[in-house]
Amino acid sequence: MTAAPQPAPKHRSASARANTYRSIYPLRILGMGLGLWVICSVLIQTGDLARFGWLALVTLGLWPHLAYLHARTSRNPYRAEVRNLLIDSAIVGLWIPLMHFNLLPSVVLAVITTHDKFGTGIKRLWLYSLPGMAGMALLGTLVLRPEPVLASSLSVIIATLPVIVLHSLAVSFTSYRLIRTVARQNKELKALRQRDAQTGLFARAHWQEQAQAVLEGARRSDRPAWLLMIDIDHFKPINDVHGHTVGDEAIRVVGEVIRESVRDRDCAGRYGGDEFAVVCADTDEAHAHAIAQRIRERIEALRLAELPELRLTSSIGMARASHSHMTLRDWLNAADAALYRAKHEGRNQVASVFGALDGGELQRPY
Ligand SMILES: Nc1nc2c(ncn2[C@@H]2O[C@H](COP(=O)(O)OP(=O)(O)OP(=O)(O)O)[C@@H](O)[C@H]2O)c(=O)[nH]1
Repeated sequence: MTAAPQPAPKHRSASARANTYRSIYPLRILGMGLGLWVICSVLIQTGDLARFGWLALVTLGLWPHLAYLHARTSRNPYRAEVRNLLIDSAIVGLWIPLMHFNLLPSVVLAVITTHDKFGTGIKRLWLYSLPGMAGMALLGTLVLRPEPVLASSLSVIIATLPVIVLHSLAVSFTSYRLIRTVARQNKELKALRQRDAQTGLFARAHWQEQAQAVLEGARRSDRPAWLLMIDIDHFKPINDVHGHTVGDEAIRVVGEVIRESVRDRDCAGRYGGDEFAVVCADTDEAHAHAIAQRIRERIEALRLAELPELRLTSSIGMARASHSHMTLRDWLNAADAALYRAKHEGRNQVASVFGALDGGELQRPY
């Protein structure tokens, strides 16, 4: 009985595992203390207090401290604590015949002790604890040959109730905390999955979901929405000449520029490699073009701290959502065609599906 210990999942750090015995120590004192209380009430009922009271004190009162010392002084405290947990079960097993198989406390103590093994999260510990418990119960039975006293007196019932109540509360509290932790971690994981680690922009899958929603909204409402595909010019030579660390840094700062150049309601993502994408819902052509130009100019003005002589430029293709775009892929293809054109026309410029927009006349793509 260790009063619902905290789980010890595999991914816990080595030091946290090594310190398992510290967190179990107070729980074991509480659990064994309550067990001592129950067992003494049974010994009073069966008239064995004078005969076995000392054994109860040693196995339940003293044991938590011995277990703690054993784990603390062990070269492998975690393993020592696992052994301690198995000894907990063996102790309870021994007490079953000593309590003359008194039904209520025997079942409660055996079930709680086994349940606590599940609570540690240690694989199959509950199973490994059973032979020790059963073995000690058998040994006690063979040596002492106790007369079964199955019925519990009122004092035994009263002594057992706090064990049941406190243990249930501890288990509920632990489960509650566990559920809260899992929910929080799921949320963090989801947020992490949504972001590209290198640039902090939305990751491709999440960006695509958002872009899909914008496309559907634009098709429904006939409100203008624009997709901007941004590609760093001649990025491969940057990697080849200056190395991937510089390439990575360039991608990071370009991502930062894009994030700072769009409005809060725009959705900017890293599409892959040196390619980025932005969707602007409810945005007319002039505004979308202004955003694209701002991104292009800021990328051109970028200087890397470790390589200030490096010049970065980008090409940007724009496409307005239209009813002919049945899928996001269609919309992306349109923006890609514009990007291809911007590259073809000499790079470092913004183009729409039908013409270069940079500096010259805006040509409507429809
Ligand atoms: N350092 C670094 N390189 C990357 C990363 N992702 C993709 N790349 C490289 O980026 C390069 C992209 O090259 P391309 O877009 O095909 O061509 P480019 O040299 O940019 O030429 P244009 O696009 O035609 O101007 C490839 O060599 C990729 O290996 C990354 O996260 N870090």
